[in-house]
Amino acid sequence: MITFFADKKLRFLDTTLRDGEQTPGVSLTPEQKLKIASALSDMGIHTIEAGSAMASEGEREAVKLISEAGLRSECCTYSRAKHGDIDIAADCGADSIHLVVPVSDLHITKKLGKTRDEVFKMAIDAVRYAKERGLIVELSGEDASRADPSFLRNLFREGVRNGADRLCFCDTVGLLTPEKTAELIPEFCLAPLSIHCHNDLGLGLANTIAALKSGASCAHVTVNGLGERAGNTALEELVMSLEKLYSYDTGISKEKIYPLSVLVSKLTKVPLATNKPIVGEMAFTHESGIHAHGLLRDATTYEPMSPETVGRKRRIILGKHSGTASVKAALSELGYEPDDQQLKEIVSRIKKLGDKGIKVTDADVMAVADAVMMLECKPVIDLKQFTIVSGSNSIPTASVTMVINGVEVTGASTGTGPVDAALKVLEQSVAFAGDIRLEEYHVDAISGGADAMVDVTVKLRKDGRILTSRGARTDIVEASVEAVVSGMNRLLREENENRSRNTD
Ligand SMILES: CC(=O)SCCNC(=O)CCNC(=O)[C@H](O)C(C)(C)COP(=O)(O)OP(=O)(O)OC[C@H]1O[C@@H](n2cnc3c(N)ncnc32)[C@H](O)[C@@H]1OP(=O)(O)O
Ligand SMILES: CC(=O)C(=O)O
Repeated sequence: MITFFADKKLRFLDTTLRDGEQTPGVSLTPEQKLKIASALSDMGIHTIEAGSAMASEGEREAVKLISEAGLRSECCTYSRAKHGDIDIAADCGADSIHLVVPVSDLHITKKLGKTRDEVFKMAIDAVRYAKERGLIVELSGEDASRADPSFLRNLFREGVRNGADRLCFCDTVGLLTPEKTAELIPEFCLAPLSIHCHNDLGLGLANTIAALKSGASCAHVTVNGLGERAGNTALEELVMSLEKLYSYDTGISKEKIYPLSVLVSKLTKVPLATNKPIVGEMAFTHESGIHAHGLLRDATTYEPMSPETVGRKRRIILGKHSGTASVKAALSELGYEPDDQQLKEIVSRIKKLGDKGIKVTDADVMAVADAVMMLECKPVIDLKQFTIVSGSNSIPTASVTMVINGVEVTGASTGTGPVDAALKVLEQSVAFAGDIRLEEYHVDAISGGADAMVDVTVKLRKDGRILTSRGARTDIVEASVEAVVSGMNRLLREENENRSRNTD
């Protein structure tokens, strides 16, 4: 096992709230930033770059809130080499500034319209002023990977001489390779050095690790790899790579990784690619029969780490690639114990569904099992009617009448849109029979055009039980209602069966 970092104390600066928020379209309120900062601090992140205090009133409020929240992490803000920015940072109560200075000739001449000399003086003056204002200073070279190394080295040397506490090497547009990083980094370790990588060519993580191996002691990261353009090095990928591949104890609470990822995705409204390492929906989900068969005997056959390490759970889903072992395990979890003949038939029918291009949900598997095992499946919910009112001058409202376990219920609810209103009224109306919550909602248009067939998949939770189900209609509200009612029927049916078992 390689242990490059065993004798080194690595630090993490999380810039989800600054570079991550620079992801086009992302904007967080001060309260949302505080929520994320608290989670970052709880998990053991050393420094939180909370925002760009000079950018707006809201940013200043966020930096203030975070710096006054009594978090364990250091609170940092981005700052240009300007007294005004530094004053704002200090007045907001930040502990430190990420003092960014463009250092490539391209940025110096084209962007700033200045000379190297002018930028040099500006940077040193800013370091001195920030130290006068009592700030910890991380002097950062923007576009360092395209800068003249001797200019950057001189700037860093003079910066440290004038009080800079730390330095940072920015690969601003993701042009480094691991080899070039290893060659460049050692000469810039004139003080504790951070590495700030972008992922434009998918090398952010590899370059960050190469820099840490070559003398850098702090990595700039973001949750879910958010950041300008293709993003920054992902916190979760770096932590797990260091722990798993380099046997380095990061001190980060790894089990908090997934809840934090979900929180950030929800608040930033940036969905995760399903195949995103560590935190993507599919990172610990398996369908292939051969994989599931192996996993059921020993999970390490097809998982590089256990999902629980990062706060997740393994999922085995069924489809045309499933084999007998995984179908049997899934059925057992759903409460079915088919004999060998029935199991063979269920496997065959599930494969047929997959062949038709259908994403097989738990409700589908249960329907197949009911049919094959000739189990009586009386629906618990009989939906009599639902009505939606929506338009430019009305609050979206849904009303519903249904019979649940023989009891007729009528209810109404408003929502942010017609689908939201419909799903809310369903949740409320079944509440007396069971507390069923919508965990996830996903919609796909199966065909193109305004008359497209839409496919809605939902994940419902009742107590600790999670179940997926689907609806497919040309009307999105109908498809949503169908998906939810189908899942609720299954969950309530299980409840009824449990109840009758207990009274037998
Ligand atoms: C690689 C990175 O991620 S860099 C960080 C990017 N982050 C941001 O841009 C934060 C959000 N930005 C903002 O809110 C605004 O751009 C502000 C408040 C910072 C500045 O707004 P404005 O004064 O309207 O300037 P504008 O955005 O048009 O241009 C940027 C100015 O900063 C200057 N500048 C850029 N970088 C630096 C720097 N590191 N140090 C000093 N000055 C700088 C530019 O020369 C330009 O100045 P000029 O207007 O005198 O020519
Ligand atoms: C400072 C910064 O975010 C960059 O150079 O990428």
